Amino acid sequence: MCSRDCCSGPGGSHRGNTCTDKKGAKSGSLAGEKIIPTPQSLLYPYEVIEEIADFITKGSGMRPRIGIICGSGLGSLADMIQDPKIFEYEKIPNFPVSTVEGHAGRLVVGTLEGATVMAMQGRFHFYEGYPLAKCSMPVRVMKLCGVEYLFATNAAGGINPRFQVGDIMLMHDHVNMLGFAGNSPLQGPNDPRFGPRFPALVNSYNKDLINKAIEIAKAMGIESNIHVGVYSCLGGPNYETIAELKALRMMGVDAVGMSTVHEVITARHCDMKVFAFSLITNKCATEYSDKKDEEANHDEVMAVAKNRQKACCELVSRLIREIHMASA
Ligand SMILES: O=P(O)(O)O[C@H]1O[C@H](CO)[C@@H](O)[C@H]1O
Ligand SMILES: Nc1nc2[nH]cnc2c(=O)[nH]1
Repeated sequence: MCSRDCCSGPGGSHRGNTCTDKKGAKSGSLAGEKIIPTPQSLLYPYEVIEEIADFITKGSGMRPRIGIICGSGLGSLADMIQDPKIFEYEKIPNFPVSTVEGHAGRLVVGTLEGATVMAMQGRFHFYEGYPLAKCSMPVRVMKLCGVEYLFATNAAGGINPRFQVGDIMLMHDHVNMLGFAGNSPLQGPNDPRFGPRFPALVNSYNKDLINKAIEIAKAMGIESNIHVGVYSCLGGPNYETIAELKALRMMGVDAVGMSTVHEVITARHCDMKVFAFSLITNKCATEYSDKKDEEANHDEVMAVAKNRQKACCELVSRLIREIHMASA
């Protein structure tokens, strides 16, 4: 792994003055001893994204219309896909590898409820050592594959005291804590073939899709487990302190995690329609207490996700059916 600031994360290395990723792609350079960091937006130029997208569309014989990102423990969303063509991340040129438990590390392309879809069974997180542009690079690949709708899902801690473990929060907005700290997947020179220099993010979460999801939840009889709220992404991998959770609550955050926001920014930048939800896998303590069971842990996150996968799968498949029927 490249330990310097110029490289693209796990698998990177230096050859002479050149920094390479695990497949040997150049991702930065050194000038003598001085490191010139590569701006995030240049880690994956348009042509490289195009190559990856070609690999997937030619390999699957499909141009998927809907992209799904499976959150921690929610890989079963991709298991619903019919006639799947599976691409292990290791075998996709210039693709990162998944390093987190509950993220299998494969791309599944096929059909779901009649719609052509591609799903990431495993996403990339900032805390794995990947820059944000690398974490959200697959969203641009989706775009060039033909994807119009991004479905991003995640496991998150519930800060809103009304939220219970197992509830689903439809995201209608976010607070980008990594952005507050000056980090963005769009940092660096802008390529207008993807989108504008200064993308607006109000109305990022498609209201029609949120309303349709609420109707579907009613039809499923789970409306009491459905909320609409604000998600915030922190860098992780540590979970939050009580003081941080109190601060997030004061800012209007309902659920917290370590993903999704940079994917949504990348998707909106290239004008994709976004639907996103958080499965609440743990309740976040916002008061000091000695109770050990209030500490978040990844085993619990995975176990709750497994228990609730049926409801999440039904919600996603029914919403995809609606989108497909509306355009048929
Ligand atoms: O956001 P996803 O990938 O669902 O996973 C969430 O769960 C993990 C922590 O348990 C973190 O990776 C956090 O972001
Ligand atoms: N940051 C964060 N991520 C999570 N993912 C699942 N639960 C949590 C949590 O409580 N905090």
